[in-house]
Amino acid sequence: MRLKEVLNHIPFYQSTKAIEHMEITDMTMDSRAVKPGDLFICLPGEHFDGHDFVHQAVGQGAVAVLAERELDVSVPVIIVPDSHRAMAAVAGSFFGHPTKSLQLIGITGTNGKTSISYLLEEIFQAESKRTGLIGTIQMKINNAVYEVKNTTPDSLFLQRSFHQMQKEQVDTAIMEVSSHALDKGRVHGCDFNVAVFTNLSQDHLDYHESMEDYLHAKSLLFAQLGNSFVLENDKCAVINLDDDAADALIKSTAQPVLTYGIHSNAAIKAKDIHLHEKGSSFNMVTPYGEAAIESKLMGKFNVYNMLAAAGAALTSGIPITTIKQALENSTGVRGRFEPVMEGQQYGVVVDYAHTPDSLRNVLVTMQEFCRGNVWVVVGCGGDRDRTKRPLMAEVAVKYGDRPIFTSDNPRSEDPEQILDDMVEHLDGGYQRITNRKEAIETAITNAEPGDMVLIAGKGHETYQEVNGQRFDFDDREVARELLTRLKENR
Ligand SMILES: CC(=O)N[C@H]1[C@@H](OP(=O)(O)OP(=O)(O)OC[C@H]2O[C@@H](n3ccc(=O)[nH]c3=O)[C@H](O)[C@@H]2O)O[C@H](CO)[C@@H](O)[C@@H]1O[C@H](C)C(=O)N[C@@H](C)C(=O)N[C@H](CCC(=O)O)C(=O)O
Ligand SMILES: Nc1ncnc2c1ncn2[C@@H]1O[C@H](COP(=O)(O)OP(=O)(O)OP(=O)(O)O)[C@@H](O)[C@H]1O
Ligand SMILES: N[C@H](CCC[C@H](N)C(=O)O)C(=O)O
Ligand SMILES: [Mg+2]
Repeated sequence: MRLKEVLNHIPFYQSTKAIEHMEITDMTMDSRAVKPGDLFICLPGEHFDGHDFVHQAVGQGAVAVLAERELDVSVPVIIVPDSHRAMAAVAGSFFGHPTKSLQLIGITGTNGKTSISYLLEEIFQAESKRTGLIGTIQMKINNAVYEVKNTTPDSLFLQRSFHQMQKEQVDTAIMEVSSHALDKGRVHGCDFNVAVFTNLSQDHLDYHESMEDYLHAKSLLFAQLGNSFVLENDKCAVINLDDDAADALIKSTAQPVLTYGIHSNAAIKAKDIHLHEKGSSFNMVTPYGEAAIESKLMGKFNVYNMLAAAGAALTSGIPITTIKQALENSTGVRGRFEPVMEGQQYGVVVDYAHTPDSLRNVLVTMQEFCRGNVWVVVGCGGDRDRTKRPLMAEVAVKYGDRPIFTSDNPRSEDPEQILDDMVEHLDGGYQRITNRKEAIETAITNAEPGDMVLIAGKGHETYQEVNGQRFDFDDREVARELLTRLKENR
């Protein structure tokens, strides 16, 4: 493709050499991945500065470079003020703006994004749609699975993936949109049709300066929804009206808003909710009709997730009968309230709660049905929001009966320091067992019939990250192996 054409959406740039008839065959931001004919994009990062790798890139055959400053290389350097921002623009042009021809649904909020994205995948597939999904666990194109490094990957990865989806005749792409991604402009150039808001509670205050800053990042998804002065028929914001942030987010978009909720006067409402040990049932009242839902998903938070998914699907033209059928068939996402049962007389549940709010939600749900004590094994991730640590520990002590504090992914931090931060304001009433396997074993071997054990924080993760190294670790496997051993010894 002509380089000039790729730069179409960048109005202001300088080039160190003439680029009139220059062609590029592909583009990358990683010098190690450069192939002959590529455009190399230099990005300043947290650990490295891509500009420092320009010689390697040109050595490997890059024919042009996009950078924030002049560089001493033989090929043309296109200079832009912000190469992250420019990357989204050139990636969109290079791949032909694939999101224009996809029904693109973005989901943002502190908790529930992954859960809702899988519900949506199930709903759209039940309507025989071809789907793409991008989020925390993986990327999927129809039913093929690909690995992702981030919940919301960088703009180049995104545009390339949407292009791939387009080639594979995907109709609907569903993606989680993290606040980091919104702040960093990873979704610039994505033409969303539906933007979903789940909820806002404390997380990521290592990255965002304050909750206001965090909310502002979330609001960017709604500001990016369609045109700001024309109401478009195929655009809609789907917003949880029970959340305090709803008003600010509604104001961020000029497009139609479909609200959902339980307590407020929302357009989509769950009425006559019955939460029970095997799931939940409720009557879903919507502007598109009503449906009685019998779901296998437990807890009030999952009722919210189902309402959000229903809202996004209804506004995308899916009939309420298909939505009902898909919601009722869903068994949830792996690592989200996932039971581990090997015939024992107490419940064991692995869940991805890693914020104070999600931990409280899950513990409240367990307390409602637990006949004995609720054990909770939980830690906090290193190199992440420190201020959520004591809050999570307080929630575990308040809503759990037998809290055990342990390691999550310590990353570059000392696990003992993370635990010190967690228990800072506590006077006791907990056990502290740094080794996660031992912590899980302690809970499971001491649980009595009628108790429930919650292993929180790592959900679907199959590793524990310590000092840049990932060691195999899967909460579900650890629990299952131990339960099997206990069964054999019974
Ligand atoms: C802080 C942050 O967001 N970092 C992201 C960033 O990495 P970075 O800034 O550290 O990049 P870097 O390693 O310094 O490299 C800078 C540039 O030099 C280039 N380079 C580097 C080395 C080399 O030899 N050659 C070379 O060209 C790199 O390709 C890159 O272009 O760019 C990478 C590629 O896009 C991301 O994978 C990485 O996310 C890291 C893994 C991360 O942990 N991010 C978290 C904070 C995050 O974004 N989380 C959100 C929210 C999750 C949630 O929902 O809770 C998410 O969306 O995942
Ligand atoms: N609607 C909700 N409200 C509050 N908590 C929820 C909700 N849905 C799920 N949770 C809790 O949050 C945990 C994470 O859920 P999920 O993975 O769907 O969220 P996420 O927003 O994708 O998180 P991440 O930011 O890590 O990608 C679940 O394991 C559950 O404990
Ligand atoms: N997407 C979240 C996941 C946290 C999961 C938890 N296990 C941890 O490592 O803190 C984050 O990167 O903050
Ligand atoms: Mg997620």
